[in-house]
Amino acid sequence: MGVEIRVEGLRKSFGRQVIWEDVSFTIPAGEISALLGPSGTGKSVFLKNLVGLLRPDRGHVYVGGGDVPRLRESELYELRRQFGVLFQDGALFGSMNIYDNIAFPLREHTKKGETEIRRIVLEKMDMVGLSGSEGKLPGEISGGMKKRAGLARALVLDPQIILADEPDSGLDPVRTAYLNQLFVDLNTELGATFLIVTHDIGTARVLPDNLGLLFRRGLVMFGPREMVLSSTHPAVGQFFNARRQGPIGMAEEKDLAEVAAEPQGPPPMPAPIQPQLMPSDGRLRPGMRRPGQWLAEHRVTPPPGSFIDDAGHNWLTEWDALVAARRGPR
Ligand SMILES: Nc1ncnc2c1ncn2[C@@H]1O[C@H](COP(=O)(O)OP(=O)(O)OP(=O)(O)O)[C@@H](O)[C@H]1O
Repeated sequence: MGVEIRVEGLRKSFGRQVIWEDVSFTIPAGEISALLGPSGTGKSVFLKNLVGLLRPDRGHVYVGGGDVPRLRESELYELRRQFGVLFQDGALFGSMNIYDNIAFPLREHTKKGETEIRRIVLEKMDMVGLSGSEGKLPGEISGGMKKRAGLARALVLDPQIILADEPDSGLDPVRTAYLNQLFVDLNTELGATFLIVTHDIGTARVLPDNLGLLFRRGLVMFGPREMVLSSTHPAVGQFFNARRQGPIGMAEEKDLAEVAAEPQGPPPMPAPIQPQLMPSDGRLRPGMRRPGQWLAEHRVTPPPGSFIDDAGHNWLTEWDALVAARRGPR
């Protein structure tokens, strides 16, 4: 049921450019987590450190008992089989059709025969809604289909951890909504640990169980989405509510004069917390918490208007009935 990733004291620099000084947090097994941050804060670099494509200056990345920066090449090769990675552009081979692209890791990393490979590839293509596109070349399909082909390829080795680097970049809002639903359904189906890097606040607010923000050469906050979305921390509140007022500037950090020139006063109220996306087949995800649970446990009042869905249902007060209705009549 997914694998936990524990990061301790991670520092990374390129020459004199320090990306982060000291990042420590745990990505819970089987849950969906999202990592955000202004451009250049090292989100892609972080993903590469998790799979050992880049090594930190110091610190640890514990995955399933091993410490990634300290693994030998042969051990890294084995470890990477636990990961399914969806790169920004799908990273498909342009000269191979979609079927061969998706079959590639199976042919490369396993001794499975073509009949078994065919079964797996068609199953994963069906999962991501690409059935029938086997013979198309990457250049003949849309950006959204490329992402889904990349996702199918990331799934063929039955990974315990799925990393996705801006899977929604360049997608229209409707395709983004479909992709988010697909992540929720895949997490329900596979129980894998998901870490998604995104710039899309809409995605961040409804998809994950946990949210993290990178800023100022470090991880400002990581935790359950209700904690992060109700936070009045200046950078967190600014980022997740997409405001200009706050410490994040056009170039990563505002200088003191810019901050001083801004209207002072109490931080604005966070926007209402929307209900979290649910699996489309009526199930509940194992990693999903009851709406309002974190807020109640920590005696935090939700922002006004929170947990009301498009149909006007209040997920705090009607949760049990909503869950029963999703399961359908017995
Ligand atoms: N291999 C490398 N060598 C030198 N510098 C690098 C390398 N990889 C990344 N960087 C630098 O590290 C910084 C962080 O890059 P990264 O791509 O992780 O940012 P990001 O947060 O993912 O940004 P964006 O949101 O714009 O995609 C950037 O300044 C980038 O130029």
